[in-house]
Amino acid sequence: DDQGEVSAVPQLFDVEYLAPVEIGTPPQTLMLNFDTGSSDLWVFSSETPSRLQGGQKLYQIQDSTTSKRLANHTWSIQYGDGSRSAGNVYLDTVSVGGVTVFQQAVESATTVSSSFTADAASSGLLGLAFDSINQVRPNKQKTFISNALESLEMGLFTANLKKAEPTAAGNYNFGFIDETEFTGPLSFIDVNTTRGFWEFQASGFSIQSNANSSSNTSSMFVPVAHSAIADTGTTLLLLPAAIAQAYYWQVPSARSSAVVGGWVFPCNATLPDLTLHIGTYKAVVPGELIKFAPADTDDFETATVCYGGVQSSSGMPFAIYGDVFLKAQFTVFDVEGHQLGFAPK
Ligand SMILES: O=C(CNCc1ccccc1)Nc1scc(-c2ccccc2)c1C(=O)NCc1ccccc1
Repeated sequence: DDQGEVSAVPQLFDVEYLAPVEIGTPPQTLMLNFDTGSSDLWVFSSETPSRLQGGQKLYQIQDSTTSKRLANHTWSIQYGDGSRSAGNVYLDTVSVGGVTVFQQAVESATTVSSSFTADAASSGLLGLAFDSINQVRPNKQKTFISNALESLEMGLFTANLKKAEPTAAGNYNFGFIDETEFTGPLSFIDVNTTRGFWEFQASGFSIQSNANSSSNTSSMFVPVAHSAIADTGTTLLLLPAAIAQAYYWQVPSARSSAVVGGWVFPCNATLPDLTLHIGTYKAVVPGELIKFAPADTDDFETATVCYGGVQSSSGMPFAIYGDVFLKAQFTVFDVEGHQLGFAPK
C-alpha cells in the first residue's frame, strides 16, 4: 500500500505553493501548483504556442513513450479571477512523491491567459478537488488523487503549508497522517461535495488583540455563519465582508482601498489574531500571517502601506480559506470519508 510525500515550495510572498510531479517515460519532472480548489491536471507542453510561454518547463509529449492522445477530448477552464486555459488531453504515467498512477489524464495547454504566461515558475496545476468539476469533455476525467486512492494505505492526503522563511517548504502527504506535523488534536468536520469543492460550514469568529506580549484579551464570539472551501490554490483568506470589516476595524488606520483593491493598513501596525470557529474547532490565524505583503513597494523594509491577507469574499459563491488560513493549520483532506480535519501546528 502506497504512501507519498512531496515538498510544497512557497513562491514569493507565498502567492502559491509548487510541488514536483513526474510525468511520462522516462519521467519529466514539472513544478505544479497543487490546487484543492480545482480538479484538472493541466500543463504547459510542446503544444503550447511559444508566444504564450513564459519560460515554464514544458511537458514534451513526444518524448514520453507512454503518452497516448485521448482522441476527441478537449478541456477548457476559467477560474474566478478570470484567468483561463484550454487544450487537448493525453493519458500518461504520473508520479507524486512515489505514488504512481498509470493512464492519468494529463491536460495539455494549447492556450493560456496572461497571468499563467507571466508565472514562469509554475508549469501548470494539479487539481485536488472532486471529480465532478473536472473540465474535460465529452467525458470528465478523474483527478490524480481519485485515481491513486485504490493504491493508498488511507484514502486521504494532508497539506502542511508554511510561511516562506528562506528555507521553509511545506509538504503534501498522500495516504498517511504524520502525527509529528501537528501539535493539538485533529478536529474533523463534514464536507459537502455537492459543488465539487472541499466545502464546509463555519459558525463565526473572534478577535484576539495582541496589545502586549504578556496578555492578550479575547473578544467574544461573533456568530456569522458561512459556507467556505479549503483551497490551497487561492492565496488569501477571503471572508464575508462583515468579518473582514470587523477585523480591520481593530487595526488603527486600516482602510478599504478601491485603488489597491482591498483592505490595506500601515506596515508598522500590530495585527490581532483572528479565530475562525469551525464546528468545535477554533482555528487561530496569527496576525503576522495577515500582514500579507507590501502594497506600495516590493519589500517590507521600505513599504509604508501593507496589503491584508484577509479580504472580502463578496461576489463569490462562498468564503475561500486559502493559503493564509492553511499556513496556520495542519489540514487532512479525507477523500473517502468526505471530511476535513484541522489541527494547530
Ligand atoms: O479557482 C480556484 C482554485 N484555483 C485557484 C487558481 C490557481 C491558479 C490560477 C488561477 C486560480 N478556487 C476558486 S473556487 C471559487 C473561486 C472564485 C473566486 C472569485 C470569484 C468566483 C469564484 C476560486 C478562485 O478563482 N480562486 C482564485 C482567486 C484569485 C483571485 C481572487 C480570488 C480568488
